[in-house]
Amino acid sequence: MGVLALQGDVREHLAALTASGATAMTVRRPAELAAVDGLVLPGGESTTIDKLLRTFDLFEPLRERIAAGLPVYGSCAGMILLADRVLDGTRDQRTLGGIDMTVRRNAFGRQVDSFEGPLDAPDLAGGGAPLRAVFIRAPWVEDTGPGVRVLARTGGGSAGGGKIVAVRHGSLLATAFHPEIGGDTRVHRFFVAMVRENRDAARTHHPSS
Ligand SMILES: NC(=O)CC[C@H](N)C(=O)O
Repeated sequence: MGVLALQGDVREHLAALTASGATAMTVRRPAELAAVDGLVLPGGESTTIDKLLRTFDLFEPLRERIAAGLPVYGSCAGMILLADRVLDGTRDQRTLGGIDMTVRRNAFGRQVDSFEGPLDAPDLAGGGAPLRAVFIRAPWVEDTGPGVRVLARTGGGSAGGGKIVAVRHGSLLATAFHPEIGGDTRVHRFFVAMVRENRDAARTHHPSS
């Protein structure tokens, strides 16, 4: 599996994937992108990552692989990059898209820049202790289309409570928070399972390849 290594906390994602049983490598070039069965888009700054994707000739190849069904997990800025629609983006901000949702950039940032909170996320928590999540100038999801499954909401009744902060749409997964910080690998394990499912399904459909 790959971690896009243009900006952000790449090392932490590599470690979380490895701890989740995957073989992980960095992706900076089209040939590296072509070699992976799944890709993580780390947090950072979505406008900067957008520009770097173009500079490194990765934007179109990645868009094509997403359209062809590559499992991709985007965290924070990565969630913004996977969104079909962005509110409060910069004027020329573009996204890869793929998830039928509208995200609001820096949504929690107006109240607090970063915080940690418990989530209502039964599918991701896997029946264990509630997931605690770290948010850093995070987006939230304003609306989702019919094919999108909501996986987590913030807890509590405050202004930032009850907001959608994790979704899955087909082979795409996105969280507004940073599970690579804090040592809880349940989100990465969820994604590794998605990648395995996808690979096994492809083998069943094309047994000779
Ligand atoms: N931690 C993050 O990834 C922050 C995301 C950032 N606010 C953006 O708009 O891209």
